[in-house]
Amino acid sequence: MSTSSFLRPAILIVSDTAAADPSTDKAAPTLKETFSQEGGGKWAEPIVEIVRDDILEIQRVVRSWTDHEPSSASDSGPINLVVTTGGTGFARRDYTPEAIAPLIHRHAPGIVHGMLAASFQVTPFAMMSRPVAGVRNKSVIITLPGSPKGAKENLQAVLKLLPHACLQAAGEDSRAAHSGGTKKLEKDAGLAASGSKPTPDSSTATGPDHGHNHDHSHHHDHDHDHAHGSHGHGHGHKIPKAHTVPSERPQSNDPRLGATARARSSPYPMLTVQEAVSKILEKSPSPTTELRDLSPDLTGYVVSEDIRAAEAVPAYRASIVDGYAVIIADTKADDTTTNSPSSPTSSIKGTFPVASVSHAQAASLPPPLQPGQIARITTGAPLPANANAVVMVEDTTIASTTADGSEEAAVAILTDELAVGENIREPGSDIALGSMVLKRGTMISPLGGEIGVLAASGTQKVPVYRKPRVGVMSTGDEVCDISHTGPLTGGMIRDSNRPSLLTLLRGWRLCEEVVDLGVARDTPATELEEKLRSAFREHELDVVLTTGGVSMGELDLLKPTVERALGGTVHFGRVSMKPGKPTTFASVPVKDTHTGLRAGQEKLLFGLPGNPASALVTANLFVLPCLQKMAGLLVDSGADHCGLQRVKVRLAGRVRCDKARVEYHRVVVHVDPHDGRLVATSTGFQRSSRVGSLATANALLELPQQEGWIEAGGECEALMMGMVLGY
Ligand SMILES: Nc1nc2c(c(=O)[nH]1)N[C@H]1C(S)=C(S)[C@@H](COP(=O)(O)OP(=O)(O)OC[C@H]3O[C@@H](n4cnc5c(N)ncnc54)[C@H](O)[C@@H]3O)O[C@H]1N2
Ligand code: MOO
Ligand SMILES: [Mg+2]
Repeated sequence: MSTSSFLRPAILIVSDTAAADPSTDKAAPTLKETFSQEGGGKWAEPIVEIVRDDILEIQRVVRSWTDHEPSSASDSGPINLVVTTGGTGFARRDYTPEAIAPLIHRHAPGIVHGMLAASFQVTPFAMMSRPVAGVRNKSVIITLPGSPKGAKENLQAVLKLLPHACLQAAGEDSRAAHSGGTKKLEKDAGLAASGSKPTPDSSTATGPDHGHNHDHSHHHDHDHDHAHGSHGHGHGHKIPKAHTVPSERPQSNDPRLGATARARSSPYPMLTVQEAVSKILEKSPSPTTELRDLSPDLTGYVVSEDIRAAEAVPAYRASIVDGYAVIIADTKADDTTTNSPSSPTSSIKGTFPVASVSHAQAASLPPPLQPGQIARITTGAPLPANANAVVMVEDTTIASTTADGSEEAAVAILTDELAVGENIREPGSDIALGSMVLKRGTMISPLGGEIGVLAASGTQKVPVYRKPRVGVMSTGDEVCDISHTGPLTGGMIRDSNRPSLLTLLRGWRLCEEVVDLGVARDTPATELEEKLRSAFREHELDVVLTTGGVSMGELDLLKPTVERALGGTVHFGRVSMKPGKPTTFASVPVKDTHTGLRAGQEKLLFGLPGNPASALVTANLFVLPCLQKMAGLLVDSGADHCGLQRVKVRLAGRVRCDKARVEYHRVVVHVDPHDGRLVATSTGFQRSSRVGSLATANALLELPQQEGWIEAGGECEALMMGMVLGY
């Protein structure tokens, strides 16, 4: 068998003890031996990793093994089989099934059953094992108990069937399937060619050696005396009497754990701003299209097809001025060859009877003009047939009036400087029938031009990209609505994030609807979950923005709620930027209310930090590119053109940089009246709680991560949030 036809197993040791001291681990060598001696030569050397009993750590490693798409032919691709050992019992920190179950796309109760059945033959303690198994993407995942013996027996129970399971899970494009080894693997696994029935031989797979005293407890210690603190989330609750602090600390963001059991450093890797934007663009769905009635409500929509004029503008020959339609003899056409004595002269000067009146009105066209006559006409009115120029009223005088004196009977034309075609708009001369009016990808701006050209050219139904539906929710027990009357008590604060984000979103005009989702309190902890579910299901939102609850506090519930309660995926949970470090971006599957099945596209969630300046800055940097993509703005222009517009500015005063993070310093950018260049003036104190740093700001200076100051007069890059101010 060539190397490429081996199936790739990975072993995840879940154990606080082994994580602290890998030499204590006995499960990995035992399982490796089982793969190599009893695996029928199907398995490559297993990858081994050790993590603590921590849900997020477990999930992170398993995801890194199962969520990987091969990027090239030489790329070895995803792992075929993940086996975990440990954390499947009843001890307080046994969380492996809880970590794995949400990752499983398709459960495999048969494998679970097989393992338990084998274990029951050995010990009734099998009842205390809580294994899960299934398929994630193209990988099979199995949770084994922590004791090396138990792990080995469980693996043996299913090992012969696993190659077939792994090949099926990997699908047609699996390396192993392509290697031609499929049939052999099936045969070796004791399966009929149809791939469905185990042979009698395979019954031995339930485990060869049951003659020992089986101990299902973990080989690593679980400190059952851990102080878990109070499980309540009530405010101001008393901290229980002091206990000795255990040396080994669990690391989890599980909100059910008390403060002492929570992670003391963020498990989320820190991304750069660019990496975060790339991830957002990758996960934001491409836009779908729809036909919308032309109206001012179309502002902000991006047209999804080239639009051509349905009608010519003008549709008829029209006068450009108020005056008199005349017939100018075309001297070139009326040359000596015609030699007609009645030919009008090229001069128009003279007195002419006013034969008719043409107003700009819809009802009728004026009668044709005869040589020697003129017709009164208003701007935009249709020209009488035969007329070939219009003289402005200013260049005429009244020669005589009608009997009642109300109308001119004859008019004297005072000018000779009138060319054929002068003051006439030919049909289609503004917009030719069928000519391109708006190219695909053009946004219908709030400046009116695009709506105008569509309206004029007879476009009534406009093909556009659908805009996303977006909601804004604040979180936190301290947050009270702006309508609150009376003094603020205790730790209450007014909700400034929601109104400012709603305003920002509406101003962008990239959303079909911007929904105010109110405030989700931290207690009860299920409120956030319920409100988020309802936001996606009942309000049918594509994107939800929350603020608060994304950092390290025990009431920072957003990430655990997304990952645990909603079965979502946190794509990133920290960004190296100031303000906005704990910014979180996630996808959430939306399940059908009746069937409980995932219904189509995943929805997006931005967990913006609670600090008001952080929330607004991160919305500008991260939510904008997402909405631009979803609204179709990037379809033709591409990702390089997303986000705020970048300009170079000169600093009016010196600004301090941050040595640990890129900083987005709020400034007012205006035009210098002396040299016409852009100058940036700081809005002052930049602490992330100070929303005032955004009041009047129209740009974010992007200060590089470095020590010290950039002096006044220095050049910097700024990201424009609003319009540049004039002199
Ligand atoms: N130990 C650590 N603590 C904090 C870290 C850290 O890395 N380690 N990060 C800090 C940073 S940076 C930020 S930013 C904040 C983010 O906090 P959260 O997103 O968890 O937000 P909350 O804790 O809920 O609130 C923070 C702050 O903002 C106020 N707030 C919340 N909602 C609103 C609202 N709707 N309107 C106005 N103000 C609001 C809230 O009262 C707090 O004062 O965490 C740091 N901590
Ligand atoms: O990132 Mo926080 O937003 O620095 O205050
Ligand atoms: Mg917090």
